Amino acid sequence: MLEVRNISKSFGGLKAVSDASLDVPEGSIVALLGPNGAGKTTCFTMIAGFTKPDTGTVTFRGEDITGLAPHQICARGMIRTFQIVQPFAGLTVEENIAVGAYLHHHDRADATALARKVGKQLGMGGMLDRPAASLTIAGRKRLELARALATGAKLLLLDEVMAGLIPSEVTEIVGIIRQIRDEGHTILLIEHVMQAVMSLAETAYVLNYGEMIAHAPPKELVQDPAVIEAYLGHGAATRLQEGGHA
Ligand SMILES: Nc1ncnc2c1ncn2[C@@H]1O[C@H](COP(=O)(O)OP(=O)(O)OP(=O)(O)O)[C@@H](O)[C@H]1O
Repeated sequence: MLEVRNISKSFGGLKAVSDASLDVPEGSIVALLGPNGAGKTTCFTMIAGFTKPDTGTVTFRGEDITGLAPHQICARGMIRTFQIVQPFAGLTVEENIAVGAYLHHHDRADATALARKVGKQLGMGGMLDRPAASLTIAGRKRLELARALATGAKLLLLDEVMAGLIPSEVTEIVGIIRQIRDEGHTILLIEHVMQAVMSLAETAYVLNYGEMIAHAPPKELVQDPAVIEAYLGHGAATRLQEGGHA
């Protein structure tokens, strides 16, 4: 569904992403991992059209979408969520979700009906009339997901939807993401919560200093010396193998 080939992005002298490629098959959940500053969000910004790659191509459902604007990409069925969730605080939860629904439903009643349906699917039925500003972090994360789904997108790029959540909230959102996939969506997610990655993703890609250093099922990746070293530092894999501390 999504083919990313050799994308790169530099900011001044810093090569944030270097020649990175990845594939997301339709119906799958794929994770993009890497230590802080590895270039994960920059990859998302290039894929979703917020930044133009210096090199490389992004192909979505067979169409080259490299360099298109975010709204053009969204209209084709791909949307990203943001790490820092910023709902329209003065609007209700339902009105916030309807903002997404207006992309394909120009009639207010239709957009509102879709917003209510999506809100209920995500367990927000009891809070649709509340102001978005009153939501907890977990509620805001759900709202971000609901707003994205209401656009009718088929591929969701989720940027750290579990950051800042307590373990029981992580379990709930893992269930919701699985449900979204089972309802016919495809998901690429950036996530630091490994428990969630392990239980959700079939494949994960690992970025380090902007370079894609590995891709495999998450259970294999956590034993990959290159991945261990990226997270824990040079020599960590050998020290772990010798039974010492990383
Ligand atoms: N607009 C920008 N201008 C300059 N440097 C940037 C910009 N955006 C990102 N960077 C730099 O590019 C590198 C990659 O950043 P990016 O946010 O993509 O990493 P990340 O893997 O998403 O990190 P985190 O896990 O901390 O969110 C970092 O060194 C960052 O400081």
